[in-house]
Amino acid sequence: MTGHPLAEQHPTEPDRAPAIGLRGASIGYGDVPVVQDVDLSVRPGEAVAVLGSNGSGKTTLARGLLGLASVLGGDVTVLGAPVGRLRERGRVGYVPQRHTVTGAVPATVREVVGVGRLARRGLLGRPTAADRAAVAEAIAAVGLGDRERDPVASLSGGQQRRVLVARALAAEPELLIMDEPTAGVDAANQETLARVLAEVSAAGTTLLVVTHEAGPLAGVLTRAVVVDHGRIRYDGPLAEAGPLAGDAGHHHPGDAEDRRGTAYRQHQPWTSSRPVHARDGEQ
Ligand SMILES: Nc1ncnc2c1ncn2[C@@H]1O[C@H](COP(=O)(O)OP(=O)(O)OP(=O)(O)O)[C@@H](O)[C@H]1O
Repeated sequence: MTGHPLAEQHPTEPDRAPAIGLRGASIGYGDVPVVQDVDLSVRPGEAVAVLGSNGSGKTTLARGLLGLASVLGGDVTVLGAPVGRLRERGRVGYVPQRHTVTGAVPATVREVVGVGRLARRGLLGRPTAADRAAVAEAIAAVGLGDRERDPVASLSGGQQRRVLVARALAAEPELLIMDEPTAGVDAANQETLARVLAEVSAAGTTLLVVTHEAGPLAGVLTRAVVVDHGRIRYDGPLAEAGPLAGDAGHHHPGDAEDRRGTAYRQHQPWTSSRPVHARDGEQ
């Protein structure tokens, strides 16, 4: 392959709105931009890692897509609608960076995950059998089936992260934005999460995952975007993004060929049995 990684590897489909579209976008807090002049188009069904060093702007980028940070310039669309204009909010799921599930009100795992389902079914009406099944399925998927009735506050930090992943999954979103979903999660449960994400990805859900450790999800995430000082420095195959977990922002598109076959090449055993990428004509 020749040319700039930004140029050809992710052609847009003119007849289908991107799941995420940023054009000349600046995102920040107050009137101070953190992310600046970013162009990014993520097609429906893609699975994208957002890499970069601490403070580079990854979380701000993700929060901008959710209306939790301000769009200060340019265009940002999510599932075809400008940020904040999407009517059915349940179509976008979010796992925030820091867990805040242990509030003043004691809530069980099932209740917290049930809140995720509310985003889809709305506040009115009783939960249906399908709602209850979706909640139970999401809890089981993250390996917490035996903790359903336990107060979330009694769970470990890593288990609470998995509760938040389940909360997002319960809404069966079309776009799932996750900020460090594997942080503090042990190796076995990272495998569980990778398997779950492979499944939702195979079902067509678009994934955008901010992470410092793409390794565990390398079989799921195929494309990487590297943020450095609020700008995108690399956009291309994850396998060619280099050993970016911590110092991602220091690499540039020109480095990609040199780094082929390094850190993220290894495909994880749990993904080898199913063709998670083979849809929509993607590799
Ligand atoms: N709520 C906020 N108000 C003002 N500035 C903020 C806020 N949140 C983050 N920032 C600033 O934005 C910059 C980027 O932060 P951000 O959290 O987006 O980085 P990150 O790449 O996700 O970092 P990390 O890898 O440490 O999570 C930092 O300089 C930070 O101080």
